[in-house]
Amino acid sequence: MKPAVILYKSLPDDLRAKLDAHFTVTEVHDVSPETVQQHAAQFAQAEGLLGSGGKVNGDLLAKMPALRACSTVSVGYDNFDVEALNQRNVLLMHTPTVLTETVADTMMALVLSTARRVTELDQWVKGGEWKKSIGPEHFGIDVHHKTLGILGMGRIGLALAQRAHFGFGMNILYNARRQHEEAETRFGARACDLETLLKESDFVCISLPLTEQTHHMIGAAQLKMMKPSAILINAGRGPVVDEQALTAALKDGTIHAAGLDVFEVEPVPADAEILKLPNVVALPHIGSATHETRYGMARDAVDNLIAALSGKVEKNCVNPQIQA
Ligand SMILES: NC(=O)C1=CN([C@@H]2O[C@H](COP(=O)(O)OP(=O)(O)OC[C@H]3O[C@@H](n4cnc5c(N)ncnc54)[C@H](OP(=O)(O)O)[C@@H]3O)[C@@H](O)[C@H]2O)C=CC1
Ligand SMILES: O=CC(=O)O
Repeated sequence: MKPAVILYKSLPDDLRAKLDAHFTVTEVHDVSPETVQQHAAQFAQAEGLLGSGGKVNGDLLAKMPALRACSTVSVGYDNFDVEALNQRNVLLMHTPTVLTETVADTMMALVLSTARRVTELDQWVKGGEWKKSIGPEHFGIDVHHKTLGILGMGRIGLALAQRAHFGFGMNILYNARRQHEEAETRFGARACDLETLLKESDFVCISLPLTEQTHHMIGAAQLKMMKPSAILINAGRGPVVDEQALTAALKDGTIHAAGLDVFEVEPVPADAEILKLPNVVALPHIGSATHETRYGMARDAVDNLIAALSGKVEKNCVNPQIQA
């Protein structure tokens, strides 16, 4: 008999067919308590879980006694209680690598659009405001040859450094827990402590995961360390930045602008103060959202679940130690 699986994200037809060939699939909308209650029998029997978003914690695991593997269509896994999964010997699979270059492109787009005021001026032109040559009140700031500081020199940080160094001749600073030789030798990146990075960077770019250590790593005190001309880019996770402190810093000129793909609450409420600021470029968490990359992530997530439930895990596993 095929193992039972809960799917909580729709898949392209060919990938859904592949999943159906290996498993008995129940597709649901999400993994909220209401959905679990509605499909209690299927959740109780499921050996696999595939999707993205939603909290996978002890409460959900208690309703899924047969669960052996989770496969998230994302690289970030802050919505999973990994400790609880480990205690239950449930494998957690994710999709690193396939999305790295696309997310770095998104970050570079935020760097350029904030510095050159692309979205603000787009609205200005479309609003019929362009009646004569523009003056200094509409000028932006240069990106090329400036200093770009990267918080989190992992896969995405490295791909961003590559773009900034080769494409824009930028100086690269970084802060991570360990030294990254590849970034230093290939892109001339310099490791530094957080304070130095904040003080010296023209662009502070966050590609950190959300953990207990990174939660509100950037608050009022850190924003004050930045140059008044500096721009903050966050494509890691919203809660890495204290959004209330950021809103205040953008309003009072502590920093110049921000480019945000992620927010403390998502979707960000339409009436959030930060969305009213002209010096903010806001995106709806689209770091990896291209047709090619989202397909690749879904494909990898399906393959990851097949590997995990057949005992053939070779890569993309967050907690491989539990196989031993
Ligand atoms: N906006 C979007 O759509 C997307 C957002 N993301 C986010 O980007 C994150 C990073 O992805 P990826 O680059 O693949 O992950 P990696 O694991 O490759 O990189 C994470 C980096 O963060 C660093 N780091 C972790 N904790 C700390 C800390 N406490 N202090 C300093 N540095 C720290 C790591 O340091 P070290 O190298 O020393 O271990 C590493 O360099 C994801 O976890 C996700 O949250 C990812 C994809 C899309
Ligand atoms: O935010 C997206 C991810 O893949 O993580």
